Amino acid sequence: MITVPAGGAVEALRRSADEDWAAAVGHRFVEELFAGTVPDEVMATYLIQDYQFFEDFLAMLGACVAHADRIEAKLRFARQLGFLEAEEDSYFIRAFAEVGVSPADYADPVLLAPTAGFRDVMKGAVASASYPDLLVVLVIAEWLYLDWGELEREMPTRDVHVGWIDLHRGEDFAAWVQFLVDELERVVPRGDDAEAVATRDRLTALWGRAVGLERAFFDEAYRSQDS
Ligand SMILES: Cc1ncc(CN)c(N)n1
Repeated sequence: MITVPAGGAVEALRRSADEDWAAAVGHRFVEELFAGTVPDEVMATYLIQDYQFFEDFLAMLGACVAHADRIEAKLRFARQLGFLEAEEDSYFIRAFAEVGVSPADYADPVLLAPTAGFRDVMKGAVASASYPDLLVVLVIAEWLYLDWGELEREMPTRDVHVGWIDLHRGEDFAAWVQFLVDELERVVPRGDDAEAVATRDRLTALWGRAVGLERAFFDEAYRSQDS
């Protein structure tokens, strides 16, 4: 359970795009993931696209090592990069094999619109060299996934489903998300001067865009199947 200060910056950001957030957490993909009934073609589409997301996500963590304003934070991001290399990349490789996706299929796929949108958002955050902008995108990507990962449901049985849920729940993942949220709360500028207000407006717009993309990312995995 993530805690945020009442009346703080992160609480305001969360409220600003609540509808898309709730739609993503309660998405059919999440329901079917826990039930173990996501069709393999949908899972394959989702994972192929998400492996592209993963690549840009790693770049954002690297940018946080570069641009975080405290050494303790830099080290935390560095630690997470090691974890992702060890745990998440190996999940993708196992999962691709399980749903019949070959290395040629996932190496350089056509990007679906939400993946391309995320690429723009993440590359923009990296290019901005702004720690608050990087944190906004990271907080959404990780907190929204923790929100559904922590749902109390019976677990499925296949590794492709269980593995993806397990990567997004548990004490260590929750502590990582709490760290990101605390950092964002700390670095969002307060005050009513024009610069602080303009920064908060920019971060709120970025928040809305990225939460919308999370919802669209799940929708898109089903689109070719439904059409
Ligand atoms: C699209 C998306 N958003 C978030 C996550 C969790 N890191 C993810 N793997 N993919």
